[in-house]
Amino acid sequence: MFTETRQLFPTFADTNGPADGERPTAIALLQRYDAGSSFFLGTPERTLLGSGVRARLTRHPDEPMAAALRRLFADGTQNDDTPAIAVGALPFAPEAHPVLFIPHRLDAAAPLARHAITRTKAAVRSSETQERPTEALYARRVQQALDLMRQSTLKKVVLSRMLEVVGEGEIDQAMVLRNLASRNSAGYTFAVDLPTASGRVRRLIGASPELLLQRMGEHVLANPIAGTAPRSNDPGEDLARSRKLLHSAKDRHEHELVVKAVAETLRPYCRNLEVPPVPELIATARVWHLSTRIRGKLIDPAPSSFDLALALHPTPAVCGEPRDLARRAIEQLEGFDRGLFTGLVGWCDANGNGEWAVTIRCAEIEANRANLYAGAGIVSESEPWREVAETAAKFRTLLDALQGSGV
Ligand SMILES: C=C(O[C@H]1C=CC=C(C(=O)O)[C@@H]1O)C(=O)O
Repeated sequence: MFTETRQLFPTFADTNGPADGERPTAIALLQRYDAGSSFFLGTPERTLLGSGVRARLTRHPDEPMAAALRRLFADGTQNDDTPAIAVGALPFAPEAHPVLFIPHRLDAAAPLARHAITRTKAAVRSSETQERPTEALYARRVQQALDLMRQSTLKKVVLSRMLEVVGEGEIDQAMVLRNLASRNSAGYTFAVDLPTASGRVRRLIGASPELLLQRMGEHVLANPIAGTAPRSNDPGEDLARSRKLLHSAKDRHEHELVVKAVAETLRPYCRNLEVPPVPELIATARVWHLSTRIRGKLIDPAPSSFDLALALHPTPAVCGEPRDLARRAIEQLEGFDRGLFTGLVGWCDANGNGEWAVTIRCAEIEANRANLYAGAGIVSESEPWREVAETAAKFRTLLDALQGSGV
């Protein structure tokens, strides 16, 4: 039997008007995000604010992730009617440890409406930045990936790089989140507390445009995104770039590999699956993307949103095709541990409903330091310096939020 999670999650559209009885508004949840908050997620459907940690997912050696999640629900469910919701992030490497927990308290509101967030300010005083690797070295690695493609059956690999930002003082993490939400209200804005040995607050904060998977009852939605063009401040040039992207053979190829992989993984679980034949354009504040919304109806009994998300992960939007060769190329060429970057971030309930976004356009932030991440899909038609420019444009999402710049 499919069960909807209605009680906790409103779906009404006007979020920023008066609250519905006791229910807080989305803006109020964003403003309440502070030192005691353990989780925030703003999606096109809802806004969630978690406080504290009631139970944390632990995993016995070789225990399947789904079994560990069942134990988490058993540990974290209270003896009242409050539905237990697990929230958090899973890393890129499936064998690495996830950060998943049931908060002490989880407040929910409808989505953050566009333009509803008042102008915000810089989250850090002036800062120094260091790229790892440098642009020139990243371009060389893209060239090495292209050489690998000529010598093997590797069709696509996503190569990423880091930008280390060191501020003069503490970075205001809540301000980073607010700045991201104000500039990227159409996507998935998130903040997840990460356990630290130092006892200091370390957080994964970002604004992803990409939905890996949403399951509500029998309905499933995936929104693979791949193929990117930096935006321009000049409206005519901006439009020209979007049109060029839509008709670019290289970007269509890069995109189709992701759509095919996602559709093939979901099809066995669905009684029908709609896969649009051509992608559409979507825009973030800094880049254009090719996007395809894949919708399906699940066969009953269906896997949970968590199981479906794990079956999809990592898609060729963050890893490559074929997956094993791409992972090896990433290990060989990237030179750093991705950690939670290019993993998944979201929520799920004990009935199997949930939403999982792809963890991109993000940074890990602690004290006065932020590590920003950005990757780009490399296919045989790629040109190294264009991929450098694409990753630079993707860094802007977090740089704008740190500096209070941009739109
Ligand atoms: C790995 C990233 O983006 C992926 C998702 C969307 C578009 C992508 C691209 O066009 O290359 C990447 O596959 C990132 O933003 O760091």
